[in-house]
Amino acid sequence: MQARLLLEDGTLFTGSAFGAEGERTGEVVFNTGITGYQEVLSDPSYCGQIVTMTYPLIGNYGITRDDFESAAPYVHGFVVRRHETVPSNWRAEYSVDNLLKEYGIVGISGIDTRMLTRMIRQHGTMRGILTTSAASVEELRERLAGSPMLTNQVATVSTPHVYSSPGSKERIVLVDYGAKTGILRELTARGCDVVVVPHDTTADEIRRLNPDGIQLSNGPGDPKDVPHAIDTIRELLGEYPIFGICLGHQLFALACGADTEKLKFGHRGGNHPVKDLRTNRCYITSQNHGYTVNEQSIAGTELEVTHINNNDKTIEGLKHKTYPAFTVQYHPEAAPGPYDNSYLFDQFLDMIREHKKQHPANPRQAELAAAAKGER
Ligand SMILES: NC(=O)CC[C@H](N)C(=O)O
Repeated sequence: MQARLLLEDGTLFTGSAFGAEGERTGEVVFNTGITGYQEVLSDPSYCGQIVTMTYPLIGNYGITRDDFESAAPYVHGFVVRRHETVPSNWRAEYSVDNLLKEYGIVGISGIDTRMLTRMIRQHGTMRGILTTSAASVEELRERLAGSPMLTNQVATVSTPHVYSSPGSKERIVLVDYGAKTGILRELTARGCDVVVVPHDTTADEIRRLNPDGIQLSNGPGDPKDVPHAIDTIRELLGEYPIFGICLGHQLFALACGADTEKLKFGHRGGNHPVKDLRTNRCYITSQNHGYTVNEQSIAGTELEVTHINNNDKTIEGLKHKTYPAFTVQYHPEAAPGPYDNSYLFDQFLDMIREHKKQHPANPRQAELAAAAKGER
């Protein structure tokens, strides 16, 4: 069966359909990872996007549910040069074709993904429509024009309920804006008592969970679509140690008075070089983002830039000058990508322990406890 991908600028790619039959629009983005297609497909931050993989052979090691980064994939389409229907891997449970069918995701293969990637790099990301229908190009163009870019994806992918992953060490409230399970894995591996809460949990609800630290997760879309999260972070800043990842980093920056903007074509892949400005050391990082914190907007805030991207010099890490809080634009939990940056979770826990030493009783917590006693 034929599948077609029509871009906003009128470019039409015709290839073979795989996965589900159907039609979907989305922002067309590319990921440069050689491996990691399962984690890309199941990373909630791709919600609303049609993802093309620049590596030409996808699916050769199949699909293993244990490698998922969330319960289900949220991509709006999958574009590859070639996909493998007979995976070779003892862990493989089924093929990428089966996975896309199961979740109703349209795939297209056999197109020139290098050409598509070069176009996105030159024009910036574009919206596209991916279809297996026989509709005319004119009809497709109209349907694409009539479907604006998706907004407010965080509400779709965030957990609707609070849940916990018990541990004997620090209590971490993980605010789920579309969290990858890798973040939970890194925290639980360190013995943390993790409580995962929905994106719209209020500051008071978080206080009632009595956290030692707050982890802000990754998530899809424009950080400015989540104003309630920005307000909550502003309220909690200084009260609890905070570590933010990707969307969490952007929301934190906005909460501190900085601004964010859209990148031309984003950073998506497993080998983005990031420099720690304090040590001049370069780290290879896993990334997936289309927005960035605007550099000029840092002036006048209480933020310090700690990391930059060595390719385009954009901001990759921030630290609050007064309060115990730091954030990174990249993914220390990796998955897919190198684990080189997992030490940041240790730094988070060190920061929590240091904060506890200095503030054995959080003044705000003491106040709340006194109020609760008075109520009884
Ligand atoms: N992985 C993320 O958290 C991405 C953050 C944000 N949605 C962006 O694209 O920049």
